[in-house]
Amino acid sequence: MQPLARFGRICARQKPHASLWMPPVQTRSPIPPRNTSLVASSFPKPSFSNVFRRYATTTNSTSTTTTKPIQGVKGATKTPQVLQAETVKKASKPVTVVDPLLGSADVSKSGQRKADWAILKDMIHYIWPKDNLGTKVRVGLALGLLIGAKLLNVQVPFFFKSIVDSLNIDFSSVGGTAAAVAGSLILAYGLARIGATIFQEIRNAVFATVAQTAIRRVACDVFNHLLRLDLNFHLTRQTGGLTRAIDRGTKGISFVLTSMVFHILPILLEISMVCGILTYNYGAQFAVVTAVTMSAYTAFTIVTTSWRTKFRKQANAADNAAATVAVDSLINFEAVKYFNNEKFEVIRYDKALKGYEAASIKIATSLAFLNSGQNIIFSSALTAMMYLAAQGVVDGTMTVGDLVMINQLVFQLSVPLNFLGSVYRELRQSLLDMETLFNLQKVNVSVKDSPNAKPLALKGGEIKFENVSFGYHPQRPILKNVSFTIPAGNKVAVVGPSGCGKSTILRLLFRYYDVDSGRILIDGQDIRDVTVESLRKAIGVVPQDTPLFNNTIEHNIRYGRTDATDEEVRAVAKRARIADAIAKFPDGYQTKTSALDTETENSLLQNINGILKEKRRTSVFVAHRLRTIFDSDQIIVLKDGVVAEQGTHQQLVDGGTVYASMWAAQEVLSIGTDTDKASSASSSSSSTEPKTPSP
Ligand SMILES: Nc1ncnc2c1ncn2[C@@H]1O[C@H](COP(=O)(O)OP(=O)(O)OP(=O)(O)O)[C@@H](O)[C@H]1O
Ligand SMILES: N[C@@H](CCC(=O)N[C@@H](CS)C(=O)NCC(=O)O)C(=O)O
Repeated sequence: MQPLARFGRICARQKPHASLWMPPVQTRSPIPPRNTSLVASSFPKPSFSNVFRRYATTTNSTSTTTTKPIQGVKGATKTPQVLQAETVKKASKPVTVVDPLLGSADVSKSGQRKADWAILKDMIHYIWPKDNLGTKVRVGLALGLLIGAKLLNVQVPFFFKSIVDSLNIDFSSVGGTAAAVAGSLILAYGLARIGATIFQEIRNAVFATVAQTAIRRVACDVFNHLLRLDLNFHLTRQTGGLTRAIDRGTKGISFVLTSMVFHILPILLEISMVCGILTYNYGAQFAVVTAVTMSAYTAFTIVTTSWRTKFRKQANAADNAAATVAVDSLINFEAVKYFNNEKFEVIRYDKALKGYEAASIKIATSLAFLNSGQNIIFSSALTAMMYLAAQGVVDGTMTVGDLVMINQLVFQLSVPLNFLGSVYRELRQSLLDMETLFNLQKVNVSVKDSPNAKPLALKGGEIKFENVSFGYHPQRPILKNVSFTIPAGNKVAVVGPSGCGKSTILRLLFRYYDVDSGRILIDGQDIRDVTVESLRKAIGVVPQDTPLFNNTIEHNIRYGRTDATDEEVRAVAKRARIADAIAKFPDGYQTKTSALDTETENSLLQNINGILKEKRRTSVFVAHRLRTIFDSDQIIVLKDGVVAEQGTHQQLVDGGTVYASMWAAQEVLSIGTDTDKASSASSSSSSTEPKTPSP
């Protein structure tokens, strides 16, 4: 039996992390710091984390990309996260969570234990799903194979005993060959070992599907939930933190499932079998020694491992500190040189390494303590049992074979038990990681369909704000009793000083938030009484900063209506007059979208504006550059949370004060600048319309 090969699954999670600045002093396997990418656990990394990485890339691309939407992308006005807000179909249980990424608010020992059990209970839904017979069959089969493997495993010492006993004769007087005396027993011994291994491997293969399906389901459930969460949740959270939480959580699931099925359950089963066999064959005293030893061994391991864990944390912290110093001085390499500070930097680096060294030595010495203690407990018990068995042989109640069998039965337990501490430590960490993951699922969605919500019945697309008051925080109202009506098919612009609430109006219209008081009506229907899906389907958005997916042009065009056919996608591109530009790219529609240049973007925006007009869609423009919207049917001027002025451009310039002064200021600024180019990129509009594949 090769312990490390067999328990490689456990050790795999503890391999040293691939830090560039891995300090030279290493223990056998320092645990990776929780804030860097973890090593692969027993199962391949779920694709989910890749999805999330893409999400992170998308976030970045917004600030750097120069391209603008090809189609009225449903979703955001400013942030890419807005794209995620979708129909809210079901509500989750209301749970008080301080910060899902920080885990449960109750950090007491009993609270943590409760949380751990709750997670294990949650896991049962995934490995024993009500609606999935296939998974249940697999789990049943894996358990059957587990029992089979252990039954065969405990046969091995029996055969060993029989071989020893059958050979314990005086061959010189009786004669015969080994094959004749013990041939079949030796064969059975080999077959039992092979059988146990084969059963175990088939079990692993059968269970792999269960574990992977569970990981996929949990990951998808969390992702789905994240997409349904309120905009506020995403605005106040760092994508990186979410990605890491999900990465670790899914690895935690993998570890918990595999360690349960491959380690904890088998060893519990084997200990019970061994105790049963010993009691049945040799009386209770052997079983009592085994049971007491196992309890002492487990208690010692858990206590020592808990105490050792802090050294690992110290090592990780010191490792991070060393990496920070090294990276910092290399990034500022020139400054280090200017000031002749190489020595100073090396001293700083060495200081951080010293911390790592000290912690690593503690890890190594405490490991030696743990291993020695475990061995002393185990070997003492084994010695005691050997003595009892030897006494039995002397008394004539046992054979030499019995002594060998007892030794081997108990000794076989030492292999999995040798990893108990590591399994315990990783299990605790995995449960914490999973708690964070599951807590994400408990964050409440505040905007959801009312019980009898109907689909929005779109007639012409009249938008009405009726005494709307709203604030992101109760102490700071953004809109105060705002009322206005946008007749169907009109082009209306909302203007006003920065931060006055222009984008907020669009967010309320999309129902990313609910109003504090008043109503928003589309064609006479309160938007809280219609399904969120139908509402958002009816609204198209041309965001001011375009979120682009790190994908092909085709993918991005199709994003506005994911079931559009290839022909429709091409027709849209033609209509938006980008088909020719796309045709020039070597990869055509499969080109990564950032290939579009600024000129194409600008012409796109102009085309979109043209189409909005031509189709008589109700459109709301949120504009900074007044030149883009001065031809609107109506201009709403927001200031200090109220509608300060309202009218056409001419009316406002002639009779207004706020708009007139904004206009005058911008006219002065725009002298000598290319206003057309700048303005087209600084407006965002939202229009109500039945969704069509056209831009
Ligand atoms: N999620 C949020 N949580 C808290 N406050 C917010 C949030 N979003 C916006 N605000 C605040 O609400 C006010 C209105 O924001 P909004 O984005 O609607 O303004 P705006 O008129 O569109 O601004 P700008 O012209 O600068 O784009 C601002 O003071 C802003 O800081
Ligand atoms: N016997 C100990 C150690 C087992 C062991 O060797 N574990 C491997 C990882 S699977 C290791 O390298 N551990 C290093 C450590 O615990 O510091 C236990 O029960 O935890």
